[in-house]
Amino acid sequence: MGRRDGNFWAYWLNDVRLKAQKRGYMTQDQWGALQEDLLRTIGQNNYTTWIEPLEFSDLNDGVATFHVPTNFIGNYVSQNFGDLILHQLATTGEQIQRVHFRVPAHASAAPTRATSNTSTPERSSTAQKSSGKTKDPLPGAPLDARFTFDSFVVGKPNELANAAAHRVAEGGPVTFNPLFLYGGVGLGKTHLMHAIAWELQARRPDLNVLYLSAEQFMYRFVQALRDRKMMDFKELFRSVDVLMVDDVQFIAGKDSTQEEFFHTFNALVDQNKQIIISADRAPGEIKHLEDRIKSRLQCGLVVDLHPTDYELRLGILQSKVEQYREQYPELQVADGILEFLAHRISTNVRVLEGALTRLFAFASLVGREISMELTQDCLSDVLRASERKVSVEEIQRRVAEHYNIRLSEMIGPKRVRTLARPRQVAMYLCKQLTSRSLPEIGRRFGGRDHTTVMHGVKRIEELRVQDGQIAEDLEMLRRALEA
Ligand SMILES: Nc1ncnc2c1ncn2[C@@H]1O[C@H](COP(=O)(O)OP(=O)(O)OP(=O)(O)O)[C@@H](O)[C@H]1O
Repeated sequence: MGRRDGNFWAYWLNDVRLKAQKRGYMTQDQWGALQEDLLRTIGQNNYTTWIEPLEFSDLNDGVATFHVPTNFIGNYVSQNFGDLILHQLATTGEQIQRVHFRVPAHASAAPTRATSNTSTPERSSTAQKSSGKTKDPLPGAPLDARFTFDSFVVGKPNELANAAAHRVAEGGPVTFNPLFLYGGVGLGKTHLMHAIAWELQARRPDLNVLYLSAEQFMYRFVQALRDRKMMDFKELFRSVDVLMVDDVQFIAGKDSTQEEFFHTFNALVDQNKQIIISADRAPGEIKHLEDRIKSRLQCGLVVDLHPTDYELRLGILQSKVEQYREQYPELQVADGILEFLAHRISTNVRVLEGALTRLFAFASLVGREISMELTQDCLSDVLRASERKVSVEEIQRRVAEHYNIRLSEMIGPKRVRTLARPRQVAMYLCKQLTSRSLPEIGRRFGGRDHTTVMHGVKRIEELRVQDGQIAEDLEMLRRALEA
């Protein structure tokens, strides 16, 4: 950013601060200037989805606060664009240490704003149609336009959940009630829920579909109690045709909310209305949730989203890269990068996606190809955080057990195929799962040269594609080592 820009930002921020202090908000023009800059950097799609919904709130003690319509958007922007926004603000010379995103107290009650992008048809941001019966319409949470069935990559770990979601989204007669989807952080529960809501809206516009988080359910309930509008609350919730409640574990331990949820649930099931619930664990495992609710939740179809495997992660990365290609047509991704990321980042899909977003934004900023060097530079913190603490010895021991050979044979000099192949598998896993260099790995395999390790790793890479048995062995061993 040039000097003139820097001066402009300094002036702008100063002005903003004065105004923010006086009035608590800044003008559209000023925010607009920063937004334009962000638009150029991160591209139209990201901009529309993530930056447009932000509203500058105030600048205090080095913390720039933005209002966001939902926690989800706040978390996402913070994780993926927080550094960028901070960087741009900081170039003004102002003392800004942190950017903070928060949902203003009034946000859940206010009408929500669409977060659509160009790849999906323009639709309302809230899944619930206005019932027209009340002066105080109950908004659902905004649906993320990117979370559709089309963009959901299906693999072994999520195929059952995906099939169940499709079935419910057809909007036919209710066959299982509720559909209960559960799984660890960032495995696609919310994505599937939104996809169901979008699909239902398209296929059955006559249905009154309400999607919201359990937290919002509680918020609305408390608000109704406070405003003495419980009748309205009950009437509204009982008038929906499809109720979708995300992250239901949130109501655990919140007695009155649980009670109300239980009644809502029963009333809808009695009317044969579809309910779809998600949680981070199976109903029986949610602590401080009343037993009667647990048993109700288990009545329908309970499906879990398993942790991702390598193939699914690679598939997701490939599909995201396709999307990015439209946005960054000039960017090249070197061979092996996606495979590397799919191996190294196995925590959850959100982290994987965040890494890719950052990589593209960074490569586009510096105008370079996405090479291994750039990837390691740009994602060093993510890669370090997800670095597995597996040791070379552990890998050797596991692989030896798996192929039924002795550890001494694994590192010994013999080169017969029955020993050489397991040795190569172990070398390959050491390269993938540890941060050891080739010479270091070689040393621990009985003082072998790094070129021997390189050859072994390459051979297994080839066999992984050609030989199903090797691919299966590798996956099984990797899982066992990461467990
Ligand atoms: N199979 C998949 N295909 C494409 N994208 C996916 C898939 N699984 C997850 N994602 C993406 O990963 C991100 C996290 O997914 P999502 O928010 O649905 O997770 P979640 O299970 O609801 O997590 P949490 O428990 O934190 O609420 C989203 O951007 C989503 O689009």
